[in-house]
Amino acid sequence: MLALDIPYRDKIIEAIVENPNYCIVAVDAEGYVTFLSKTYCEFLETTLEESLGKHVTEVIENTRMHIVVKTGKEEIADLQYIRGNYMIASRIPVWVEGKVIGAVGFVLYRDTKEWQEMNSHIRALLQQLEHFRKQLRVKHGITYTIHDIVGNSREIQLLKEKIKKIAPSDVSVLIRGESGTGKELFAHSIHHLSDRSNKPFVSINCASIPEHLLESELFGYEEGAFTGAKKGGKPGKFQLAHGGTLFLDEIGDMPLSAQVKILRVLQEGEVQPVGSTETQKVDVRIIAATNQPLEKLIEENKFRKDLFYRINVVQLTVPPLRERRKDIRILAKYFLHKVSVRVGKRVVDLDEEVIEKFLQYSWPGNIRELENLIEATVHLTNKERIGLKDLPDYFSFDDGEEEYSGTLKEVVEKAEKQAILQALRKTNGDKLEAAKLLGIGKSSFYEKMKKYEVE
Ligand SMILES: Nc1ncnc2c1ncn2[C@@H]1O[C@H](COP(=O)(O)OP(=O)(O)OP(=O)(O)O)[C@@H](O)[C@H]1O
Repeated sequence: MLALDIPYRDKIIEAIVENPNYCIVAVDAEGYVTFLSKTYCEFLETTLEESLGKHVTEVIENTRMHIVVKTGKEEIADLQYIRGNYMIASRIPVWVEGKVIGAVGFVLYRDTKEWQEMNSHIRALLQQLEHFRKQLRVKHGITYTIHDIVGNSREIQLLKEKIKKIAPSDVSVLIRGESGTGKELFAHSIHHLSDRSNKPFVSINCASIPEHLLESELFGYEEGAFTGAKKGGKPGKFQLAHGGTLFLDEIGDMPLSAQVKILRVLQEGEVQPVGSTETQKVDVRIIAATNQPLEKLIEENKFRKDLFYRINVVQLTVPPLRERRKDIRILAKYFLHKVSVRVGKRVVDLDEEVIEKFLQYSWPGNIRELENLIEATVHLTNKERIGLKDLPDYFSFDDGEEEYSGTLKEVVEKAEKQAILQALRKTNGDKLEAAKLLGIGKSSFYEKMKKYEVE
């Protein structure tokens, strides 16, 4: 009301609206453009005539003006990506007699050159930061630290305490836990907290390397050791990890022949590259991980007892997600934030019903499955909040309507089996695709199929 008394009000408005430093847009209650300032037109390479009456989404990229007229909530200093640059936009609804009749949007934008300078300055800084991060990763091989381990359950807090205690010593650590529970994250964190953090962290997935190549991968080879060997030979993972940590992932899948050799390296502190008669001294801390029952493999003569004792000095067991449901909410929100920032989409929260559903679900693929699910959902949704409808179909089987009976273990197993059957149905029996759908690894999927006698 006060505004009516301002002298030269129209002139003031005109001065603001036509000021070359401002990009201004106005829309009506349905989100159709009613005004676009000259500067904004120039920036968008359009004209007022061309834009008037068009829906704002056809005129401005990633706009939210049409949403603001619906919600009636102002949005101040929001980042908006327009024409290859991030702009800072504010959007204000206009209320008349208790109704939103439109909205005005301003983009903080002084002149193209200045903005571009600022933008490229920010980009340069971000690139520099990314460059340093990458360097650190390449140099030391670590992507995660203890701060990346999200979770407020007692189980996770205790594990974090434990790794702080064991990290500084050189003891071997065996990390156990189902696929996707975060074993690798713990391995990185132990290295990062240890005195070896300035030295390399080298990892090798024992399951993914064919048996005949594993030895040369681990111990390296001499020039001419075999056909196809590189000129000058190649160092193995042990040599690369010298002074640092070697992470033997999925150690339960390591062939017996390689187990014998690893044991010798651990006992003698030296490696012999394939095709060489010389040995090389190595100083490496071992962290191993497995999702297999090693004791059972020992009984079946598939894993050496002496190697087991050697690597099992300290044991960490990362519990599956269904046994630490307290972490589900915080992890879901963490991944939502991480993914939406990465893909540049504004998805701010999850509906409580979705969280409820998550809390009921058995998560056979653990945290990896939760992360993949959130990633897919953020990509697919066109809303700001993830609702039940945004969840993939396979998820809806677990709608809590069915009455489950039995112990928790039986209930969980039943749910897991159902999820596997559903995934196989959906992929017409394609096991690889089904494993992907559930967010679990191929070997873990086969194991589960065997366990539940799914053909
Ligand atoms: N506590 C956690 N906080 C944040 N992210 C996590 C956490 N645990 C796991 N993740 C994420 O989940 C994914 C799977 O974790 P990771 O690869 O460490 O599991 P894993 O147990 O080593 O699985 P696998 O046995 O299949 O190799 C990763 O993207 C990781 O970043």
